[in-house]
Amino acid sequence: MTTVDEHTARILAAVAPTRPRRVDLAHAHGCVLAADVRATVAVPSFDNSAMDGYAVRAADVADTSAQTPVVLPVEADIPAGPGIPVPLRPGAAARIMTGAPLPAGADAVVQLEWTDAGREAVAVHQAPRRGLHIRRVGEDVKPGSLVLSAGTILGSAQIGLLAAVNVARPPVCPRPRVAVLSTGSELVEVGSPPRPGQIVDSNSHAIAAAVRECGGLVRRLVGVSDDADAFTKSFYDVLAEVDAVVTTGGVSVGAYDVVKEVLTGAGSMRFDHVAMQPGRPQGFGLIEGVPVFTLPGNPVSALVSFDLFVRPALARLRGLPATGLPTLEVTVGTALRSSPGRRAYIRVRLDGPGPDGRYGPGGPVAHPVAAQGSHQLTSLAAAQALLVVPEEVTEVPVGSRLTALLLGADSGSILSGMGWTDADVTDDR
Ligand SMILES: Nc1nc2c(c(=O)[nH]1)N[C@H]1C(S)=C(S)[C@@H](COP(=O)(O)OP(=O)(O)OC[C@H]3O[C@@H](n4cnc5c(N)ncnc54)[C@H](O)[C@@H]3O)O[C@H]1N2
Ligand code: MOO
Ligand SMILES: [Mg+2]
Repeated sequence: MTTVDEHTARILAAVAPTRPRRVDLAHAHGCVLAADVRATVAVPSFDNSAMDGYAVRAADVADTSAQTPVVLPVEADIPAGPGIPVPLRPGAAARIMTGAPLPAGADAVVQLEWTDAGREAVAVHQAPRRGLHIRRVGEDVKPGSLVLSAGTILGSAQIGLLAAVNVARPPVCPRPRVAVLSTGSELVEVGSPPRPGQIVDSNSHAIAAAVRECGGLVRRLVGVSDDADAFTKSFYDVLAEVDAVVTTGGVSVGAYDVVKEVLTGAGSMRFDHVAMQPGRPQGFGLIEGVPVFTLPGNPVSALVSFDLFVRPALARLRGLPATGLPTLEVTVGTALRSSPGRRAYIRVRLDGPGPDGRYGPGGPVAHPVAAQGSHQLTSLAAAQALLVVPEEVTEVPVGSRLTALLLGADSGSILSGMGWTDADVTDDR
């Protein structure tokens, strides 16, 4: 049997980031920046007001007070918008709005609340220091400065910053397009009543969701039967359009295990038994240069295999370090057994921190959840982590310290996008 680490290494040796290209900013969300971006402009690009109020020379109103306000003639009205305001004469004020260009000669802005809001002449009740409420050229971004580094995930703030520095087509590793293909003549689409012998296809939905958690764009193929011709057609039709394929089912030793039957010998595909529980039968290879992951059909086996093998590969495809689920050290709170020779991934809940908000010295305490069969999704849905029991360990006493893989940690970063549009994939470097 192949070890988990050998199978992982074989996958990561074969997978490379998607080819960098420039995409419209509207399609860059969730992509990883493929090169450093330096500013060619200053932000702000001109001195402007941070308040609605009056542009003045601070010296002209230095001695003002609420009791004896200095009154200045208002000689201009400067809204935000194009144009260069006329210079401010000494002893005068200009009405100015937030974001409007500061007139030459002005060195402070008096906010409206410090004045009588006059239109012809303005009484200033409080003296501004020089520079008050002025946003200077380049105080956010200086021309030539590094705006964002290669490897940054483009979230909302980064997208906004790129727009602010007028980068319309940033260089990115595009989000990988991933075909999710579940096979099985017994499957019906969710929402349809299954007839006797049929079951609802849960894998394609679960795997599609997992791909999205990893920043991938999904094309979900439904209802691929265990028929070699039907599978071959569905598979090769979609292969040309994607950066990776994930299938579930049909990889064991059964008579109708069509995935293994059709893909054996294709590209660098190899079907292995991996020394793990759940998820023993696995396949991986490049076909026409596209990474193809064939995961086992049992729903828990499919998702656990995804987390171990597909997740780091998608991170790499996306231009990020090839990391999988985050790990943490836990203390085992309930004794358990494991079969020798296979690395076990046991679905556990983690005792929360104590009333003081802190964990004890052993960190979180792990307890297996009920129903650990590889067909039993309830336990995976209830689990917070996968406790990793090494291959050689058969008895795990209470108090053992083991590594666990944290589940659901990135669900806060789920990106939108069920599929992709032509605009997402136009290659026009
Ligand atoms: N004689 C042996 N039988 C099996 C072995 C073995 O070594 N010798 N391995 C078992 C293990 S372990 C696993 S895991 C499964 C792997 O099976 P396949 O990848 O071939 O998957 P299927 O046979 O198509 O289905 C297995 C199981 O999962 C259900 N399934 C499949 N697809 C879906 C889906 N999209 N949504 C929900 N459930 C799905 C399917 O109905 C079966 O119950 O093989 C064991 N057998
Ligand atoms: O390895 Mo299977 O994935 O035990 O159920
Ligand atoms: Mg089978």
